[in-house]
Amino acid sequence: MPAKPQYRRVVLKASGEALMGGQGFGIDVSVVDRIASDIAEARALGVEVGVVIGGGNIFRGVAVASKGGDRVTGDHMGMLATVINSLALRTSLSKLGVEAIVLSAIAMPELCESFSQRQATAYMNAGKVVIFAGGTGNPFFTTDSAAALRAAEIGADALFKGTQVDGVYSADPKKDPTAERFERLTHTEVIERGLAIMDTAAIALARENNIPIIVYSIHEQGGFGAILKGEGRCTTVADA
Ligand SMILES: Nc1ncnc2c1ncn2[C@@H]1O[C@H](COP(=O)(O)OP(=O)(O)OP(=O)(O)O)[C@@H](O)[C@H]1O
Ligand SMILES: O=c1ccn([C@@H]2O[C@H](COP(=O)(O)O)[C@@H](O)[C@H]2O)c(=O)[nH]1
Repeated sequence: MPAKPQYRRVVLKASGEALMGGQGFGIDVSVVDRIASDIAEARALGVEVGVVIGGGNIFRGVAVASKGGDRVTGDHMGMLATVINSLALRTSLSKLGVEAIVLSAIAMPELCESFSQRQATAYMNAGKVVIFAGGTGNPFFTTDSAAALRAAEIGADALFKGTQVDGVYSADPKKDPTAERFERLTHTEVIERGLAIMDTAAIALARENNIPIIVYSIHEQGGFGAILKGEGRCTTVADA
């Protein structure tokens, strides 16, 4: 008999940067298809899944600001990038027969529905995957914060951060090969130690709403499902 999942409803924050695969920019459809198959596996386990995708494979607002441009416009461009990624994920999920709805924080009715907490909850109750596009809809935020916000709004039991590394380390493992991986930390420890796995606003919002954050590698096929079954490799950020 398959293991019972540990969570009923989760939000997955999927790395935007991961979507470019080996291309260096944009969307590698085979990567999106693989992430979609992990989400399909979670649905098959009976877990309700909301998804927030980053935009780092296409655009980040700081790129404009660092060249002297207008940060707010840059952030608008970054949020549009998350809509592009969300539409790509919806396409990959539908190829697998998984019904997914894109709800955008920025109205663009020709492309997708606009976000409302009530509509999102109704779709999730009906077993559809809800993809939250357009971040929070506000500049100066990130999709990590959007993921924590949506997780709180829809009453998620956990926030999964599927990223480029397999957990939270004592320092950025891409820069410091001596960094050590943690199995478990509290939200407060992540903030106080300055562990830059997620922005502080996102962690604080998750802490305030008692939402555990599970950090794992999005590159690990089946990793999402394995963790849902209590088996995979990750760092759990939760109050003791
Ligand atoms: N203490 C730490 N532990 C783990 N990773 C860390 C730590 N500090 C920095 N990092 C880095 O943070 C990165 C994750 O950051 P970020 O959220 O910007 O990327 P992402 O998940 O690819 O999201 P996106 O592309 O959607 O913005 C990891 O790939 C890792 O290199
Ligand atoms: O609420 C939000 C979310 C995102 N942005 C902008 O989009 C890019 C891409 O998001 P990442 O989290 O970096 O993947 C981000 O750099 C911001 O420019 C935003 O303004 N508000």
